[in-house]
Amino acid sequence: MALTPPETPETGHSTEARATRSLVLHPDMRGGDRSGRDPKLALEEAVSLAHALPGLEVVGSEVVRLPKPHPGMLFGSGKVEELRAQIERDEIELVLIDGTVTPVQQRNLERAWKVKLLDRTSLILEIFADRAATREGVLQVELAALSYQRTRLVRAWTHLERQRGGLGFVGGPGETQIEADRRAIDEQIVRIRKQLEKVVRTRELHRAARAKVPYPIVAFVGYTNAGKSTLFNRLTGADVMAKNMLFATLDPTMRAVELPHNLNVILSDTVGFISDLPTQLVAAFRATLEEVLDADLILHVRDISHPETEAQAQDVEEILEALGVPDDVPRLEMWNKADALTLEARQTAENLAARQEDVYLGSALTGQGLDPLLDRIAADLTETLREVRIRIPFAAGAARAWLHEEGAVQDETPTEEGYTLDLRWTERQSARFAATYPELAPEEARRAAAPKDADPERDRSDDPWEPT
Ligand SMILES: Nc1nc2c(ncn2[C@@H]2O[C@H](COP(=O)(O)OP(=O)(O)OP(=O)(O)O)[C@@H](O)[C@H]2O)c(=O)[nH]1
Ligand SMILES: [Mg+2]
Repeated sequence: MALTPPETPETGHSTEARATRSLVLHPDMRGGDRSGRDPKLALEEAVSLAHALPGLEVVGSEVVRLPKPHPGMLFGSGKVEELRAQIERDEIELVLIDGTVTPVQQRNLERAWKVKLLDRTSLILEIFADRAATREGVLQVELAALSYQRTRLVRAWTHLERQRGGLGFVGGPGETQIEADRRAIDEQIVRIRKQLEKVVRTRELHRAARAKVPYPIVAFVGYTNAGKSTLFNRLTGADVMAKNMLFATLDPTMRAVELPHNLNVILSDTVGFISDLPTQLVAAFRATLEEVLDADLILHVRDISHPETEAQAQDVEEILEALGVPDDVPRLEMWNKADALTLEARQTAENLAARQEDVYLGSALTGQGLDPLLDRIAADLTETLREVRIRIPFAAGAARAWLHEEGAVQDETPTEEGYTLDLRWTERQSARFAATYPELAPEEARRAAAPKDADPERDRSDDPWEPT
């Protein structure tokens, strides 16, 4: 996929090629989108993003004060010239701007500086394109990139219109070209959507097969680099790439583990979040984050040693909301990287965590503090297990097999007409059973599967098991 291909042949992602010399700029707009955040830390994050892309060498980075962006060049002419000299001197080929750059600004700056330029969204898209390992991931990133390109075409078009001063050159050459480009993008989008649908259908079949695994799902969410994969690996003995690199994980990974009280659960490691996540990507990754949407418990992993851990947590909450994660799913917070705190800061964090019922302080790296967290997860999930006895006839072999596959059967006694089953299952399992085998479900499961409040539409759409 060609997102924004480097123009010079020696750049690119090949490891043999010389690293692309890059400059990272963070425009500091007071009262802008990311107000309240320290611009130096924002620059640091932008540099980490640059490092997350293979084949880049960051040779310079700078916070540029920008009280008011200039429409043509983003920066004022003095700054543009100053940077031009620096770019020439340091032989910089790629400039990464940690903010939004309009297509016009991009074109002008690329000309003035004789470089390739990426804004924050394009950079994140590039990283995601580089990481995407599954067919679905690749298609989703492609879709996100196309939607982004499309919005940029629209903006360029608006600009041209304005330039023409409303002289009414409707259907002029520029517009026709852009219209054609837009149509081409639309066609591509439709094609990719179709391919994606096919892939998603296949995955849903796999998911259905996996749903046989009876265990409740615990999804890890959190800001990128918070330590989700490290925690995942420690708890599962898996070997998911855990690196000091933004967006190390892209495709969600699931593993079954046994928690205290012999409770088996599935842990799900997911893609990390970041502030100003391009909306196209939020939409695109909704599907891969289905594990999160379906989870029985969400564990929010936070890097408590990060100076902006609060702002990061806020971003994560906002993205979860944008993804449509139901807020009745139990949530716990793990304040990770406690080992990286100074003794004093650790004591403060310990006190804070102790005062909040749903917060656990610990370290995925050292394992410290994990036992109470695991106990709590097990307790929360066990609490939601219900016990019930049902009778099913011999003829309902499929239903009986389903219950066994779900691990819901505690005890089974043959009777004259079939079986008496003692079940221990989650509310979701029970609701799903009631949806599939309404005639066999116990009264309470049928009630639970039925709308809980006056608005039947709402409840059905909230139920992840309800076929749509
Ligand atoms: N000191 C310390 N470092 C940790 C801890 N947990 C994780 N790290 C480090 O933090 C970095 C990021 O860890 P990952 O587990 O890859 O983070 P992630 O949340 O999976 O990141 P993404 O996949 O990018 O979203 C790695 O360098 C880890 O070694 C911890 O408890 N203490
Ligand atoms: Mg990870």
